[in-house]
Amino acid sequence: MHNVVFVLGPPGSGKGTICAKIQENLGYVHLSAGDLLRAERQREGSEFGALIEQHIRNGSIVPVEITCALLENAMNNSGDAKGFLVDGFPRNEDNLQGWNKQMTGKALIQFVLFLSCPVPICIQRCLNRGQGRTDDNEESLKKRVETYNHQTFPIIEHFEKNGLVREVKSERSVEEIYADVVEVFNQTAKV
Ligand SMILES: Nc1ncnc2c1ncn2[C@@H]1O[C@H](COP(=O)(O)OP(=O)(O)O)[C@@H](O)[C@H]1O
Ligand SMILES: O=c1ccn([C@@H]2O[C@H](COP(=O)(O)OP(=O)(O)O)[C@@H](O)[C@H]2O)c(=O)[nH]1
Ligand SMILES: [Mg+2]
Repeated sequence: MHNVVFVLGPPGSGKGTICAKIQENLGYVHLSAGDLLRAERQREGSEFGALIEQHIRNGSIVPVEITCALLENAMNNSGDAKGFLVDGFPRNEDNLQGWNKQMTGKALIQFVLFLSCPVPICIQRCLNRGQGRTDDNEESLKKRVETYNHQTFPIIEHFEKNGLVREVKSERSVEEIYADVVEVFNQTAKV
């Protein structure tokens, strides 16, 4: 049974940055759904490359069958890990239903780390990200924020109803955010 922490928040809230620090120090393996999709997009012979690129540029969500298979594969290939940080997933109802269908009995959701951050700050961070992504531009970001507000935030509210959400305000410095994140993991370890 894989222990899983979902890491959610608007684009540019710092999910990847904070997950990298958790992986470095707290023994969890960081799986960025976005990175897995970008790798699949480039994979020689992938039948999903064009579909993935279209969704990424459009800020829309790739069908869960593709993303969930990549996540499950990555978890199964990671050997014995304390747990997995599933970064940037689930992003909509289709993702959530697909995860429940495919992963029930195989993965246990410990909690959801929600990095909340005002959108204008998020947009500036993405525009300055400098990773050459095809979706870090005004047009794509507008759609990504729309997707986040209308499709992803309701997923966070769903988990909130189940008492699973741990919110950390993320407009602050990485150090301040990370200090609170460590506290969240420590509290979970005590339960
Ligand atoms: N707390 C922070 N303060 C300032 N910049 C940040 C902070 N966290 C992340 N960044 C920067 O903002 C950009 C987006 O961060 P990233 O971790 O990729 O966010 P996400 O995965 O949520 O899109 C990156 O360039 C990163 O270096
Ligand atoms: O489970 C996922 C994760 C990502 N994406 C797509 O990949 C893009 C980039 O996701 P990522 O998490 O890398 O963006 P970030 O939030 O880190 O800026 C998203 O806008 C979606 O188009 C998706 O379809 N399903
Ligand atoms: Mg990211």
